[in-house]
Amino acid sequence: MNTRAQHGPGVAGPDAAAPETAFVARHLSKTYGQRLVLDDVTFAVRTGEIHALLGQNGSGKSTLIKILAGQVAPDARGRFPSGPSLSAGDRQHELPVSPSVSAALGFVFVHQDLGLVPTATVTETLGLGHFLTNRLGRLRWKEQTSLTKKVLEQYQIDAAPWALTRDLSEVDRAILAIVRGVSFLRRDHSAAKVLVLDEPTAFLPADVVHRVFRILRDLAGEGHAIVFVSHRLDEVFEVCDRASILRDGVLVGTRDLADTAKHELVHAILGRHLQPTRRSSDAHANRVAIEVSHLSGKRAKNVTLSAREGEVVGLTGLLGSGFEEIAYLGFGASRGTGTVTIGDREFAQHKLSPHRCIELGMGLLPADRRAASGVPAASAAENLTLVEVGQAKNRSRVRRTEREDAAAVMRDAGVRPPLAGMPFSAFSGGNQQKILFMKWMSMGPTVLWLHEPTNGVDVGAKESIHHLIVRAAESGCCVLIASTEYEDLADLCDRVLVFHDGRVTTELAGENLNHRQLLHVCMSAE
Ligand SMILES: Nc1ncnc2c1ncn2[C@@H]1O[C@H](COP(=O)(O)OP(=O)(O)OP(=O)(O)O)[C@@H](O)[C@H]1O
Repeated sequence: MNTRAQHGPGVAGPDAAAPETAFVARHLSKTYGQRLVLDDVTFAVRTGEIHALLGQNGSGKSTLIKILAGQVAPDARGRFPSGPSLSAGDRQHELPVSPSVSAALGFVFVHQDLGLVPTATVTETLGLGHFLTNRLGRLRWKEQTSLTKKVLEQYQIDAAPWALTRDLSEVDRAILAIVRGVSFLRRDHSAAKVLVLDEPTAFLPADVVHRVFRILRDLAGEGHAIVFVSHRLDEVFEVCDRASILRDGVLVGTRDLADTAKHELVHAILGRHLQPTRRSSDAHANRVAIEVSHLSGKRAKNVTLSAREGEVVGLTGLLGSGFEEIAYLGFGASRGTGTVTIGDREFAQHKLSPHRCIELGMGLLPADRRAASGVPAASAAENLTLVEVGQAKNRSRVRRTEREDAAAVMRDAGVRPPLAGMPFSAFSGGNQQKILFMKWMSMGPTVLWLHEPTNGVDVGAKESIHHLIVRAAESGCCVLIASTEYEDLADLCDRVLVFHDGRVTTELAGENLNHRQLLHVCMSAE
C-alpha cells in the first residue's frame, strides 16, 4: 500500500511535484454559522486513478467539492498556521480560487443537481464553450449538430440534438451531464485533467451505471484523475482504486480499496459497524393483504400478483421494464386497467385514487421524495401528520398530536436532529426519508408501497430505513418495494419478482434470492 495517501487530517499530503499527483488540496476548513463542517482536510488524488470520496449525508463531501470548484470559500485559517491551498501539476494557488482558475487548474465538475440549463438544447449543452465556428466567427450549426449526433450515438443517449434538456428522461439528463464533463477532458488541447462526479449514479439503473463505469475507466487509463462521490459501496469497490473518507468534516483516512473489506469501509464512514437487517419471516401463513389482477399501464402488461400481511415483496428489473409502475397503479396515482383487491374489496384500477387508497389502509413512498412526497417548506411535524390531516375531521386534534408526538416519533425513527419544528427541506435526504416513512406508519397501514426507498441516502440512514421496513413487516404491514438495489432487496425481501418487458418473468425466494442472482436474472432478461 502506498503510504503517501495514508495521511490523516492536518498532515501534509504528497509533494505536489510528484509526477503521479493530479492535485492536492491542503488545510480545507469551513464554518457555517457556529458549525465547523470541514476541519482541516487535506485531500490528494493521483493521475490515472478513480478516487472515491465517501461519508455520511452531511459529512462535508459537497462542501469540499464546491471549494475545489471555486463556489465556496474555505475559512482563511483552520487550526494550522498555513492557509488553504490547491496544487495541481506544477501550479499552486492559495484558496479560495475563482471558478475560472479552478477550470484553468484542470477541474471539471458534474454536480449533484447536474447543472443543466432546462431550456438549452442537447447540442447547446454539449457544445457550450467550444462551438465550431467559421473564420468570421459564425457558428457552424450543421456540423455542430452532426457532431452532437455522433456523441449521442457513441454514448447511447436516446435524444435528438435539438431536444431541450428538460424534455429528456431523468436517466438521459444524468448521462448527458456526465458526457458533457467527459467531453471537456477529451477535447483537443484541453487543460482539463480532473473529473469530479458528485453522486452521478444516484438515478441510474444498473446497465447504465456499467456504461458510465466503462467511460470512467477509459478516462483513467488515458491518465486523467477522477473523483467519484457515492453512497453505493458496491459501485465504489467496482470502479474505484482508492477512497478517502470524511466523518463529521474530518478526513479519517484514505484507503487502497484492493486491501480494504467493505465492513472496514463502512466502519470508517460510520465510526461503528452496521447492525444486520436480514430477517426470516413466516408470512406465507398470513392473510392476503393485496392482490392485483391483470394490471396494465404505460409499461406494465397484465401483471397479476398478491402479497400477504407481514410479507416484504420486491419488484425489480431493468429500468423501464414496468416494475416501477406497479406501485403507482396499485395506489391509484396513475391510470391503467385491471383490478386491485384489498382485504375482500375489489376495485377497478381506474376507480382508485390515492385518497381512496389511504382510506383503505395503503401508503406510497415515491422515489422523488422532494417533488412528489415531502412538503419542503413545511416543518417535520407537519410532514409527519400530513396523512392524518387529510383524513381528519378535527384539525385542532391533529395540531395537538403534531406538537406532542412528532419529536418522540422522530427520536424513535433515528431522525437527526429530532427537531419537530425544523423545515423538512433542512434535513438530509436520509432523514427526510425516515420522516416520510413514519408519516405512513402513523396511520397503521396494511399495505405500504415503496419506490427506491434508499436512493441517495448514506449507509447509516439506509440501515435505519431497513430497520423501519423490517419493523413495519413485523407489525403485520405488507411492504412492496420497487427498486433496482439488488443487494437490499435480497437482504430485506421474502421474495422478489423480476419484470421484463412489462411482465413478471421470474420469482426468486429462499436460497435463490441473493443479489448476484438478481443481477444475473435482470441483465439476462435484457
Ligand atoms: N450554505 C450552507 N449553509 C449552512 N450550512 C450548510 C450549507 N451548505 C452545507 N451546509 C451544512 O454543511 C454540512 C455538510 O454539507 P455537505 O453538503 O457538504 O454534506 P455532504 O457530505 O455532501 O452530504 P450529502 O451526502 O447529503 O450530499 C451539512 O450539515 C450541511 O447542512
